[in-house]
Amino acid sequence: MNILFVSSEVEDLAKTGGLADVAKALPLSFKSVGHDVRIVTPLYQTSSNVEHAKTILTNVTLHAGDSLYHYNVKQVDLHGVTVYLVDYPDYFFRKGIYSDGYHAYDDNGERYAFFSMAALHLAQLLEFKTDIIHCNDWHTGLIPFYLKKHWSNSEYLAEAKTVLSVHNGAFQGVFALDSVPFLQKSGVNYEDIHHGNINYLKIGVQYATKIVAVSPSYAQELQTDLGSHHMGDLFRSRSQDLVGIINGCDYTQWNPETDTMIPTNYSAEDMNGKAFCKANLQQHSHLPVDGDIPLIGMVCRITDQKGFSYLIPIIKNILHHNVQLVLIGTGDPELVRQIQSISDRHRNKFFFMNDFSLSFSHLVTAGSDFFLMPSLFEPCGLNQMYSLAYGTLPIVRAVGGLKDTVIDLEADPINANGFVFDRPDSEALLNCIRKALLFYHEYPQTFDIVRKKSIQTHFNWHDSAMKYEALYRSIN
Ligand SMILES: Nc1ncnc2c1ncn2[C@@H]1O[C@H](COP(=O)(O)OP(=O)(O)O[C@H]2O[C@H](CO)[C@@H](O)[C@H](O)[C@H]2O)[C@@H](O)[C@H]1O
Repeated sequence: MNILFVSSEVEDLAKTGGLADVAKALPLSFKSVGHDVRIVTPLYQTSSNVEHAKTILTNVTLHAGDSLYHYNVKQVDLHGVTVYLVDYPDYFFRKGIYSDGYHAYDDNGERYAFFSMAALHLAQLLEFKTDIIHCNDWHTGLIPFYLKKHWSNSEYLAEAKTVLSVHNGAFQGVFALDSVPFLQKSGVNYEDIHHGNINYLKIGVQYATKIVAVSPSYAQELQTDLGSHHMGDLFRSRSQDLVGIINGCDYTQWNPETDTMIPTNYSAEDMNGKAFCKANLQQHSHLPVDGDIPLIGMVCRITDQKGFSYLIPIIKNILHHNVQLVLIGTGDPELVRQIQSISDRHRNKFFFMNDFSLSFSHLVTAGSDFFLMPSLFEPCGLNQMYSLAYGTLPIVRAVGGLKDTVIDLEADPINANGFVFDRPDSEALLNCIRKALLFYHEYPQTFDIVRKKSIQTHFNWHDSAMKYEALYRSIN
């Protein structure tokens, strides 16, 4: 099949979170089973690995309402998959991808409406006869709508079907219609405008041929009032076309046997290297180097989604125990300030790195004993899969993809690979962490068995790609 995979971020080129991981791994899996898949993504000022990008379209003109856009298209190769980079500096040559670090850019509505149009436009210009357009999150939510309104007679796009993956339904892209002038002229239906605003994700869910939630549990949650980010009616109305497909783990990047970013390699058969990684992590984190102290790691965007509202109040209680905590993340400045201040007061137990570092994220994943992910909601979650691959037992809340991938020790001792709590509150979280610490101290042999087993838990991208493929075939 000919698949156009459109994403605002792609691992190795530009990344703020898990969307990028998926936008690389899934197309590569499609390619490996013989599909012609092309990725479309913006060329940002901060994009990596684009020095040798080849310009394939120069100064092409896109008419959008009364506006005229002149843009270029560049091309790079990502492990055998062609990536088209939409080059429009006015929108994408900025310090950040979506924000200046504090505030979302005012013209995000315009930026991604243009990007979505350009993705369709360039498929037409490049004569790519498309079977499937795979959209991802709100940034590309307008594509199914544009396709229907403006490209239904196109030789190359008329037969295309759209699939929208919802990686994070909390981000919906809500913009005042009058802030996106060309959108006013593109035939938006009256019923899609709410108090003068247009919601890109809603439009996507409404018009896409199929909708994919990135885990089966998230697909169910999206149809409840509590878990739907206020879009329950819409998701319920599309329940026949909504499926849950769990993400995979990219074991070419996340494998303790081959990882070149950690100080030494190890495997389920020989775990010695893990202790060395722990010592190295303690050193890098300016913590006492002591193999007996349980070490809890965390790698995430610092946002409410990740459970900080009930984690921050009990960090002090966690640190009353003989434990070390290492957290790397960037995000909400107020949460960052609170976390930094706790870390400053507990320097010998809690290291906080307010940065985005791939290599340190690998070291935390390998060197920790436990990986904390107490998310308020978690569409799929990738870091719990990464930590399982490194024998680092996840402590998670039973929500979304976390529920689908982590099995609690108390609930199912035979198949357990981590620790799970239910209620999104400080007490439940603290109890769960205490259980994990107790287990570490009291049952070291069982702890070793469980972590060896966790390394053998696999979530292959190939399996997920096959589910997507079956979905594609069902609509083609
Ligand atoms: N400071 C830092 N330094 C280095 N790396 C960092 C980092 N902060 C985060 N990362 C990396 O970013 C990715 C985060 O992925 P997640 O899936 O866990 O969350 P995210 O909420 O961004 O993704 C959303 O989309 C994905 C993909 O579908 C869903 O799994 C998820 O539930 C949903 O919220 C991981 O690769 C992680 O290692």
